[in-house]
Amino acid sequence: MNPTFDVYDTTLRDGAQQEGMNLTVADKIAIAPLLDELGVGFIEGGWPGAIPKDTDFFGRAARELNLKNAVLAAFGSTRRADKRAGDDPQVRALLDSQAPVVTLVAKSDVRHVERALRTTPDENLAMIRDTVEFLTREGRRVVLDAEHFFDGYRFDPAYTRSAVVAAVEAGAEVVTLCDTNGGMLPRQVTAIVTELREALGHGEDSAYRLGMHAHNDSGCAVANSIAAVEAGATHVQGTLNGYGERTGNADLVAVVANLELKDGRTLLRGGGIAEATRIAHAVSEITNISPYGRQPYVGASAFAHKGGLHASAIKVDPDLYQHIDPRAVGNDMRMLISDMAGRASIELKGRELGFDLTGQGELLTRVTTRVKDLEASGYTYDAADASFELLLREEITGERPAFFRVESWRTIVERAGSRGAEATAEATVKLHAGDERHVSTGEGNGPVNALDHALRQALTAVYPEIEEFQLIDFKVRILDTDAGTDATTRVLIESTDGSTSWSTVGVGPNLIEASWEALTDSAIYGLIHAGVTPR
Ligand SMILES: CC(=O)SCCNC(=O)CCNC(=O)[C@H](O)C(C)(C)COP(=O)(O)OP(=O)(O)OC[C@H]1O[C@@H](n2cnc3c(N)ncnc32)[C@H](O)[C@@H]1OP(=O)(O)O
Ligand SMILES: CC(=O)C(=O)O
Repeated sequence: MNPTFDVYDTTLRDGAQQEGMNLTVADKIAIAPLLDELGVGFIEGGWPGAIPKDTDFFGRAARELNLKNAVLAAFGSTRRADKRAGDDPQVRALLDSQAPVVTLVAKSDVRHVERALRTTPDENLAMIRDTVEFLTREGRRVVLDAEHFFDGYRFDPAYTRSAVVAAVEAGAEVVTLCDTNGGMLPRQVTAIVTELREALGHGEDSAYRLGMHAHNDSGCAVANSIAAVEAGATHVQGTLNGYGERTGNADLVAVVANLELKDGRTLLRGGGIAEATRIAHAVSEITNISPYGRQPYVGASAFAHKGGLHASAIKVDPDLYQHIDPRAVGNDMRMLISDMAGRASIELKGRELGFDLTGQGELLTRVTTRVKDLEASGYTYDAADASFELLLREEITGERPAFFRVESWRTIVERAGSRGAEATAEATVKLHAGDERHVSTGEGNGPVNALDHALRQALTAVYPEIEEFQLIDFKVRILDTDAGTDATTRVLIESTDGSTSWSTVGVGPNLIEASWEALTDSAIYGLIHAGVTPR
């Protein structure tokens, strides 16, 4: 079915206004096909003529992108006051971008007209009319973003409406109602969109659409977008991962998922919502902004369950504790193991890890008790799935997988010379593997780094697979801060083999000992999952 909605993505323009984000042209060229794959109808690429990178983007996009679902939109403003649209260099730059759609930001709040634009209300309406007419005459489809629409409407509804009418009469196919300052509440959006539509006589058969562009300053951007759609808007704007200036824009995936999965509307072309998690994370990789775990629908924690009571109900039917089937957005349900786990949590986690523990009540009780005791002493398994899997395997088989037997290890940190000279660390590891004794030393910029090198070196001859493993994150937390340097330490280590990553935990009064526990867990888990059997 052809969507009766426009989904308009502004990640590359308004999303890029986020503090700390700096997209290169290559980043934008890489993100656009992902947005297209999601199935949005419009991709706003930036402001050509104002931002040199954006001018380049449109040039490269015309040559390199082959979009299936979306068309490109170039963003810019209405002509300057007292200029002809065709003579305004920034309006000409929009034409030169060759984008089939031009989105114009226009003032619709009379206070902004007078104080920010420093022109008359009539001249602002003329700026809207002229610019829209000029661009449509030149064969462009025009979207008009009515900036500060809602604030303006509350102050002077008649003027704000006249800005909308000027755009529509001049040929704009969409007028987007912008909550530019992001302070609206859903009931205000509902009331204003409803009143505007009545005043304009806007209906389903109107030749233009009304759209919504929401910012999240009141935490209501997604709710406000839905409210606008429920009140009759058929064009929604937003950004991937809710990127944007200040607190961000409406998170487009959340808006679309709510409207498609809860309301049964069709917004995306090609059913892309089932790919939303992968696409949102792929975009995070390119923006180099870590995905937000608790992001609705696509976050890693969006369907992660920790409470034992939840797990016991989920075992009967996942719908009992989930608002949708995570697969609908390409996400997964996960069980988190902690001191809040019950036997059902362990059974479900076991299933997730490939162990069928159905009917093994005694084992489940044993594992649950052990987890609770270990968590009480400082371990944390919801952040260390790999260590939990080793514990579970040990309880199932009665022993840890014996890839090696450690005889001893030690580490020395030395600083030669005076204050300011670099300290170096050295470690020696003695262990038995493959019927031989291996003694190895390693150096590093710290004792854990040196131990990591020595451990790998000692194991490489018997298990060459270990060369693929890399330590990618190392976190230390002091658990009883009152104890000062005598405190218990928890170490979390994240490792990777280049394609997957896993986390392990170690706890002890000695930081190095806790790190060693997490390091050896990591090596054992990595070897098991590389398909290696103990030699
Ligand atoms: C709500 C939004 O997010 S809108 C998008 C905001 N994004 C950006 O601003 C990023 C790109 N912006 C830029 O590169 C620059 O601000 C430019 C190139 C657009 C303008 O730069 P400058 O010419 O140096 O002007 P400056 O940024 O100081 O001020 C903006 C000017 O645009 C005018 N202006 C603002 N909105 C509009 C509008 N809708 N129509 C016409 N003119 C406008 C302002 O009145 C001001 O005019 P002035 O130069 O006569 O004072
Ligand atoms: C146009 C736009 O980004 C806004 O009004 O917020």
